[in-house]
Amino acid sequence: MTTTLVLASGNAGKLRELGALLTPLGMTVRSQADFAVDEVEETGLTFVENALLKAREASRVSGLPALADDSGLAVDALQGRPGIYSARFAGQPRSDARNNARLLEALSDVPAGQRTARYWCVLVLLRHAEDPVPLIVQACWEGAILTASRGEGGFGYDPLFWVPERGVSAAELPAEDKNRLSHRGRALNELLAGLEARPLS
Ligand SMILES: O=c1nc[nH]c2c1ncn2[C@H]1C[C@H](O)[C@@H](COP(=O)(O)OP(=O)(O)OP(=O)(O)O)O1
Ligand SMILES: [Mg+2]
Repeated sequence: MTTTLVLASGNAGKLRELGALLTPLGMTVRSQADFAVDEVEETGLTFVENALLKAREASRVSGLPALADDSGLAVDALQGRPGIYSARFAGQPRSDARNNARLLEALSDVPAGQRTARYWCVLVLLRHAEDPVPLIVQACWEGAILTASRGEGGFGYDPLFWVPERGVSAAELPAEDKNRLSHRGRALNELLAGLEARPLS
């Protein structure tokens, strides 16, 4: 039995990471771009609301079960910001480089030891666009914000995200290691457990 899912994301980094985790499990993972799904406005006040909006639209347009990821970085010294606004932190034009520069600026007076942060990831799986019982999971990854970028891997805030358990930035971790440790990898494990209890087909 093969299961085909649409990934409700326009983020190439998420598609790469989720694809690497799901494809070996025999799932066929398609990008929402294959179905010309438009980006939805993320009007929710929580990760889960935004993930539901994205999954619902991708499932509606594609006619397939849809997996959405809404994620972000919560920095303690910034009272949890940028949080759900992580992708929009530096306004327009949206870019990881501009977001990272804004984060460094916002933390310029914050000493080492007070730069703790965590990534959050909420995954939502809708079996169809009107699924009234979505599978919802969440996980976080604890770290701290560096004072300068390190590494070339990953995406988003990874060059600034210190991974204490490894002594490197998230952008310095090999892709498989990031997937094993990360908020996204951990949330996906929860999702797979949920799917075992209630399979897609
Ligand atoms: O593992 C990660 N490594 C680095 N940065 C990350 C990670 N996980 C989330 N992030 C950052 C990127 C973006 O600034 C925000 C997600 O925003 P979020 O709206 O969920 O994603 P997005 O707009 O890039 O793509 P889409 O909404 O189409 O899935 O958090
Ligand atoms: Mg987004």
